[in-house]
Amino acid sequence: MRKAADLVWEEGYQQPFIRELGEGTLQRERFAFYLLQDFRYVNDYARVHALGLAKATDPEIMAFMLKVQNGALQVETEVHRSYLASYGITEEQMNNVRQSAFARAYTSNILSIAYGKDILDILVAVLPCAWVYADYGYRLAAEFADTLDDNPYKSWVDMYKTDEFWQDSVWLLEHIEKLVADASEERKRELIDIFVTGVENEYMFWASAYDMQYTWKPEWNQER
Ligand SMILES: Cc1ncc(C[n+]2csc(CCO)c2C)c(N)n1
Repeated sequence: MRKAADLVWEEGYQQPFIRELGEGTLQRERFAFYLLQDFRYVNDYARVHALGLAKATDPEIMAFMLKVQNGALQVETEVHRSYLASYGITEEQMNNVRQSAFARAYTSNILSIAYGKDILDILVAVLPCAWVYADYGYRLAAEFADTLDDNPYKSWVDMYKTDEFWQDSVWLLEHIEKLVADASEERKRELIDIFVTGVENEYMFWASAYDMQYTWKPEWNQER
């Protein structure tokens, strides 16, 4: 699965949003755009886990789904809230953001999997979120270790380089491997497609935030 996504995964780490985040040079407006879209994304990500919990029969999977919901809603959004508050963005503005076409594409895809598919598909659909962020978080922290203390985005990097997201990724991979053991080749291809699509959507989410792009063509960007 990871091999199938390698091209996008590596390009994703090299994209301007991530480079400039590591260097600390990313324009605040671009980061705020990202955080506002991501605040909504994280809420829906929690919803996907709630639906996963409802579909799971294995108590271990149920407990994991509950834990991630809680983590996403409480811990992760704290970092969003504190950056956005420091930029003078109010809670009301945070809750009334126009969703970008790219954020919507990603969110709708994982929500439709959560509503319509099995627990295995759900585990695969949420894996890129935890794994890509943990990987990039660690790499950014190592690559920019010397300058991180002066980087305004340090608390963002710090949050994602924590062991927790690695452990979540390892946990997901172990459970996916167990469930996929007797799957047909066709089924495995279906799951790889879900995984790679997720990694592509992660890329698109950052790239569209970098361009502060609400819609496919920048000239359609006007208020709605
Ligand atoms: C677009 C987007 N994708 C992934 C994450 C990262 N993330 C969201 S919830 C969570 C907890 C997973 O166990 C993690 C790591 C994000 N913030 N925004």
